[in-house]
Amino acid sequence: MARVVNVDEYEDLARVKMPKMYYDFYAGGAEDKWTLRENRSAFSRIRIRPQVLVDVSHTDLTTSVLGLKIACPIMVAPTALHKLAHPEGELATARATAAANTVMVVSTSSSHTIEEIADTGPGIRFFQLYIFNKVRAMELVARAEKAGYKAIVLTVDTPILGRREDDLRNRLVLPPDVSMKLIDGIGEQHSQPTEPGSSLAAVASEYKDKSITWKDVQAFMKLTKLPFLLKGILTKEDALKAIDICVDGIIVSNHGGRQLDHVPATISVLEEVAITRNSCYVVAAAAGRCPVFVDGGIRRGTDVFKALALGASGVFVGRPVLFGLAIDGEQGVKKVLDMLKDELRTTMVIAGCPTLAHINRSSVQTPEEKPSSKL
Ligand SMILES: Cc1cc2nc3c(=O)[nH]c(=O)nc-3n(C[C@H](O)[C@H](O)[C@H](O)COP(=O)(O)O)c2cc1C
Ligand SMILES: CCCCCCC(=O)C(=O)O
Repeated sequence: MARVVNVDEYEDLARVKMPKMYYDFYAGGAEDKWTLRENRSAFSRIRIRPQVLVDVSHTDLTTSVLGLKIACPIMVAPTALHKLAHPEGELATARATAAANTVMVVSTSSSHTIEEIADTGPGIRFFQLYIFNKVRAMELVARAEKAGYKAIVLTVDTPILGRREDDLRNRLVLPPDVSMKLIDGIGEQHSQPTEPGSSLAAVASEYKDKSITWKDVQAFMKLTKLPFLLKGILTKEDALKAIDICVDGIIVSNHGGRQLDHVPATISVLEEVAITRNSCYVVAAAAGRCPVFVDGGIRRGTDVFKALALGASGVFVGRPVLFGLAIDGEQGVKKVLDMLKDELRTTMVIAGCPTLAHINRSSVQTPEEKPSSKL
């Protein structure tokens, strides 16, 4: 196993090991990648306010998500095509995530089926839904439910794919032994890219249902008994609409900077969204029943701590899992999750927070807050 001490080192190794076309697909972002970079830099502008002389001899990182107990509030975001990283693809990720006792969100663009991933053994899995067409989407929801998945995560920021110029330049195309098993048959004629182009962007643009509105989401929610989360909310207005239709959770996400460039970093809008849980005009509707999660640029335990302090009930990580998988397979994914968890524990101990409940709004200072010193 590679001797790495933080998750970024897995990315450095993956950049060298992976074919450039697939490394670029994983690492890339939309257009000038401003949002991609901002997802990281916004974390660095938030400061931690430690409390000293607190008894931190025992720590507890466990938490519950939708009533399911997990080892810590760090979960695996849905990402496409794990087989581009490793021959065992999502099967390895599923085993590692289960071993870490946390949630894996399985993507509609997976390179293994819903059932193959479920067959890896027990584990808490959510299913991420892209609606190519409504009939196919309903079938996928029913399959996920039957296979024991615990929630549906509808991604709402992707009517088409963002303009990822690395993929256009590379003319992204999948190798013959890798496909998106759950949407097989859709857009097979795009297995070779047009010139210049990305075959994935072409399929999404031609076949994704771009007419989906809040009304359709409401209808979809009625088709499943599973909790229903929306992923890709970035504004308070949309958070309120989500709460109005009684979703079970919101994931503040800009798709890892891959969709619309120049949307804000997720950590900088989290409070605007999370705060809707508590603000007086929505509290009755939300009634503590709508946890808010965040993803985007989380690479350190300190990032997780900051997100929790700003109101997140948990975080999701995307690329670090893919890069751990690319270098060390199942063990690499486990190591990524373990390193982030260990860093979160270290942060909590030194910041005087023995449990997650000790992390609160005064644990951090954002750039908007007046610094107590100009030093
Ligand atoms: C290679 C790649 C593929 C992705 N595929 C999906 C997907 O199929 N469905 C989805 O909802 N989000 C997808 N995402 C977005 C992630 O779920 C998540 O929002 C993002 O990666 C979080 O940012 P991070 O990578 O900085 O942790 C993908 C992201 C990457 C990097
Ligand atoms: C034709 C399906 C496209 C899958 C794209 C996966 C994704 O969301 C990404 O960010 O990449």
